[in-house]
Amino acid sequence: MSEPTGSAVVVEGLRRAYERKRQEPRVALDGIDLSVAVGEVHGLLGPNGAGKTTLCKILSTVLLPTGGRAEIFGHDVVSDTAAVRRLLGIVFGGERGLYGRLTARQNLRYWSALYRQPRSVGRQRSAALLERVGLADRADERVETFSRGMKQRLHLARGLIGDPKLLVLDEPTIGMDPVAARDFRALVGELRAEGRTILITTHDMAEAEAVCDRVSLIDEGRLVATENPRTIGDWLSTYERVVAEDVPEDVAVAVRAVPGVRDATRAEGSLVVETDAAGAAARVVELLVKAGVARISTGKPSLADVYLHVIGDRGSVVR
Ligand SMILES: Nc1ncnc2c1ncn2[C@@H]1O[C@H](COP(=O)(O)OP(=O)(O)OP(=O)(O)O)[C@@H](O)[C@H]1O
Repeated sequence: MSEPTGSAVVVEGLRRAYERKRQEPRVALDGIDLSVAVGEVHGLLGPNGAGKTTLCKILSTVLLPTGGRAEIFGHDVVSDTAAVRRLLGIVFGGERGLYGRLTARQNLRYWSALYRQPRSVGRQRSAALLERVGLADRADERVETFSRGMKQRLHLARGLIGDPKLLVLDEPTIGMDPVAARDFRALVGELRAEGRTILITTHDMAEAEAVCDRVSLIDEGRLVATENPRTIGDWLSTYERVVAEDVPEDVAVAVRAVPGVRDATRAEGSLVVETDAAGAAARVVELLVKAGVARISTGKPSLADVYLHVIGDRGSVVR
């Protein structure tokens, strides 16, 4: 493949609303701007319903946007779908798109034929890909007998059959056991080394840290920010939240003075304490217990909470 230059994916002001009966349309994407460099592994991270799958579907030309534009290697996903499809492979999580009654090898040859590859190429690519995803010894068994993890690996092989320059992976490790997930991450590294660009959605921060060059956090249809995944990982490991009930004001004042407490506010009768240094949450809990506060819970703030805090620190208001 040629040397990486320019952008593989450019998205500008992308919107998608789903019409609903007797209700306002649901806005799944609310003006997304995103650029993915050629050769980059880019993560889309966000809670359920954030809009990640909708974005992947639009980029893969299986869903139309209701506003804005998106290009894959300079080809518009709406007006130039044939060119986009030649350049792109899609792997959606779950069981969709595989033929259970066919064997793994037959599935791949079928997809190769859809890409109009000569039969000899289809045979050779199918065999090589089955080897690559660790399914060579089960290649001639029906897919309906496969575990979820095996189906996921076959999905990945299917996504690679057309030799795509951009691979869109939507929750690719769902259903995989930890060993398969680790092998999968190694495979993403190989695909990257081949110069392919990869867009991968995940809920899993560890996965994002392991494979992604950059991560975009999406929340409620908006892109909150794009960062190096290690930066986000560091935030997640230092941020904690303590929620306590019936805290007298003098104790709240003492809590605010504990090193590592970034914020302690009252919300619906509770004191919500956010910490951003290792050990700070434990010091807060100790202080509360000594002061006789009985109802205390601790937990991690959501990824989106962490992100918004950090962006707030930088002074750039997101919404
Ligand atoms: N066909 C549809 N009709 C109506 N609403 C939809 C449709 N598909 C998705 N949505 C809504 O659009 C929003 C974004 O969904 P999307 O599947 O893109 O999110 P996601 O980030 O991929 O979530 P998940 O991680 O759960 O897959 C959600 O509120 C969802 O309910």
